[in-house]
Amino acid sequence: MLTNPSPPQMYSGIYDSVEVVLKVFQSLAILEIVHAALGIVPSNVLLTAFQVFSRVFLVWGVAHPFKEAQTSLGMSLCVAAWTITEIIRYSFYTFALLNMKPYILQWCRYTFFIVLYPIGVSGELLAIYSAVTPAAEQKAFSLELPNPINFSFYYHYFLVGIMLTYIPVFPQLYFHMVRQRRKIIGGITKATKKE
Ligand SMILES: CCCCCCCCCCCCC[C@@H](O)CC(=O)SCCNC(=O)CCNC(=O)[C@H](O)C(C)(C)COP(=O)(O)OP(=O)(O)OC[C@H]1O[C@@H](n2cnc3c(N)ncnc32)[C@H](O)[C@@H]1OP(=O)(O)O
Repeated sequence: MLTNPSPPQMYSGIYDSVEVVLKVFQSLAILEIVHAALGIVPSNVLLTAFQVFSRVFLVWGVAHPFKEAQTSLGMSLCVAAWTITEIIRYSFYTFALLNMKPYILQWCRYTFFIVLYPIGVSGELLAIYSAVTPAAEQKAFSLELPNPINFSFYYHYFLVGIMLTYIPVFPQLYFHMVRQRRKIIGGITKATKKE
């Protein structure tokens, strides 16, 4: 028993070892929204924005300020899901730019999301949830009444609000990918059958 670390200790090493790389690359992912908005790539701007902001928020608004989120199972789950997704996605984009689309990579790109999205989203929600109590206890980023501008803001309620936004937004992302899969993988299968 003494040699087995308790769950928070087990997960803390994972975040610590990727923290800097995670912060740099998830922040740079904002460029994906810019590229889509400028028409440099034909990605859906709104869906890309939701995808990127949810992760940027996780990194800077949840994991960075709250140790409890860093050491949560949720953080490890979403880091694992994001990592697998992005290795495949960016490899796919690179090959596409070279006018090559290896079928195995295309299949992974439009299939892995079926399990990785639920894992990633569950991880994100668990990580946000683990930050709610510390945010309330520390009164982090909160503004209490009375104050000169007569306005109150409670970050822990904001965190709960963000969690609730996943209910309408996540299905949009998921079913967008389902439609893409049907169009791209489905198309290839039909074409192959015709040949
Ligand atoms: C405080 C604010 C907080 C707000 C939070 C609100 C709540 C939101 C809830 C959202 C939950 C999301 C959680 C998420 O973070 C969890 C995970 O990601 S878990 C891991 C699983 N994830 C995935 O599998 C991601 C799947 N989604 C995508 O891959 C897409 O990127 C998507 C964001 C849906 C956009 O897809 P879309 O179909 O619009 O575009 P594509 O990216 O497929 O690209 C279209 C074509 O453009 C080419 N392209 C795009 N980018 C590049 C590039 N950088 N370089 C070269 N080419 C590029 C691409 O090849 C496509 O070309 P073609 O059609 O010819 O193949």
